[in-house]
Amino acid sequence: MEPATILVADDDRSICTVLHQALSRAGHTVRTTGTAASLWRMVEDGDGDLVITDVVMPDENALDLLPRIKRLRPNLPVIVMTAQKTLLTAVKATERGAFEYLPKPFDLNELLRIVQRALNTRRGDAPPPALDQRGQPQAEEEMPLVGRSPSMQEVYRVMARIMGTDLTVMITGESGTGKELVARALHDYGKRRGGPFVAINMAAIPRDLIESEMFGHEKGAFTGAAQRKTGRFEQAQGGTLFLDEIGDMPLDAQTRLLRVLQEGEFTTVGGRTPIRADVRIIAATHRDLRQLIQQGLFREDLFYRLNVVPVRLPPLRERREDIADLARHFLKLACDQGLPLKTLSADAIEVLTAYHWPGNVRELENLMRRLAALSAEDVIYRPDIEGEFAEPMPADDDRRRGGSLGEAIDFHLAEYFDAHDDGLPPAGLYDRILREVERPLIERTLVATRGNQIKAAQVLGLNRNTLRKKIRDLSIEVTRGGEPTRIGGSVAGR
Ligand SMILES: Nc1ncnc2c1ncn2[C@@H]1O[C@H](COP(=O)(O)OP(=O)(O)OP(=O)(O)O)[C@@H](O)[C@H]1O
Repeated sequence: MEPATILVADDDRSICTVLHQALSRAGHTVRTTGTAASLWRMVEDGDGDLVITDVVMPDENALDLLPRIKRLRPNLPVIVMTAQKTLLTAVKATERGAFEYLPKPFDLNELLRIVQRALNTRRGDAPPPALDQRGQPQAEEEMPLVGRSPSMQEVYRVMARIMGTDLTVMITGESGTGKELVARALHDYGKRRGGPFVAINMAAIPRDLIESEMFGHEKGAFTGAAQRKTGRFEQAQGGTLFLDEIGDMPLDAQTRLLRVLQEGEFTTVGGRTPIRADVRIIAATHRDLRQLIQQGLFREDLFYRLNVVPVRLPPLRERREDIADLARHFLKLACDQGLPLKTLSADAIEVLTAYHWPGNVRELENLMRRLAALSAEDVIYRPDIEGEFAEPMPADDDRRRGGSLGEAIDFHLAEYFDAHDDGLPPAGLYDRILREVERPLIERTLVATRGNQIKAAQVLGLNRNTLRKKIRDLSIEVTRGGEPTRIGGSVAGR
């Protein structure tokens, strides 16, 4: 790596010191400062090959300085560090030409990787500063997405990076995690915000009408088509088309959509004249598309066309630190809509944070609205909430037992990963886990067939010799008419 001069600006001295040490160790010359004014002077003097700056500095916000830096020295990459971990900061930093946005606290190795990347690219192609494109910067409250957990930070970073592009996006996540909200934000803050945002939910339309809903139809194209009808593609021209529950799209419509994506134009049902499709596509699903592909229900080539930028929205139970902020946000929204303003007691927040939220953010939003409307006191306490939960709070054992097999395995795996210091179990995990699943599968079947291996092989759909080999490899002892005996404990258990 070529040594470079790096300007570091942060009023927190300890951060300057840590960065100074790490970057010097990597062979760079480092200049540190605690104010925006002296950073600006260094930049004006032509100093530095790269800037790393905090956002909030005593004399000026670095996001306001950023466009000036980019105007004066467009090829000087700027990495923005911030403790203000909102979508707004990520978007502003990217819009104003930051090379990368790094929420604090961050991993030093990650910073070094980003520094390396920035120095390699020395961005001549940085997007022009887009300050004041929308007039005054928005107040934080206006940003639609609430939550500062690390997993939402990752979502914001991806969103900020693709905001100024027309790239196709695939949003995945359980129901109620905010997929439509993210799609809308990508539109509202992206370059097509002047155009329409049109949503179509594949699960809500009768399957045989989906093609005509999407592409429109000509008069007389099929029985009942009395008039020409424009489809959602046409309505979304110049804007964004949000294809919700894409996993529910019938195969015929998938083929048609794939052609549109390949050729950039479409025809209406029964029509011949191709219409240019000037539409940005954002798709979303709560289903596992790879599994649908394996089952022959979703076209693999379409999947790759749509999955250009994948965005995964974590379920709420994986970002519990966001629950209190979200709950207060929804109480405030309820108040804006005319309901009395309520606050949450500490034990209420505790119980909200512990709940598993099967309906995710939507469930939390509905609960807060209900409480704002129904609770008699200004303060909401724990018992007010406990009585309202749609599903009882499961103990861990129930969670292990409940749900699908995949969920139970996922639950176990999460614990297993957590149990290792750096979150990484020793090598050979794949085979270990498959053995873990194979063992109870075979044992259970042998119990059910009272130790009859021929029957068990039939039930499992395995060749008899294969089953015998597996029984040997997994050290399962078969007792005819009784329970199989396990030799050796769980390999992946704790
Ligand atoms: N991070 C968030 N901040 C604020 N509100 C949120 C957030 N995530 C979701 N919501 C709200 O929760 C509700 C559900 O979100 P949304 O409809 O976007 O979910 P979805 O994943 O598209 O659900 P489905 O798959 O069921 O269609 C909406 O009212 C949305 O405004």
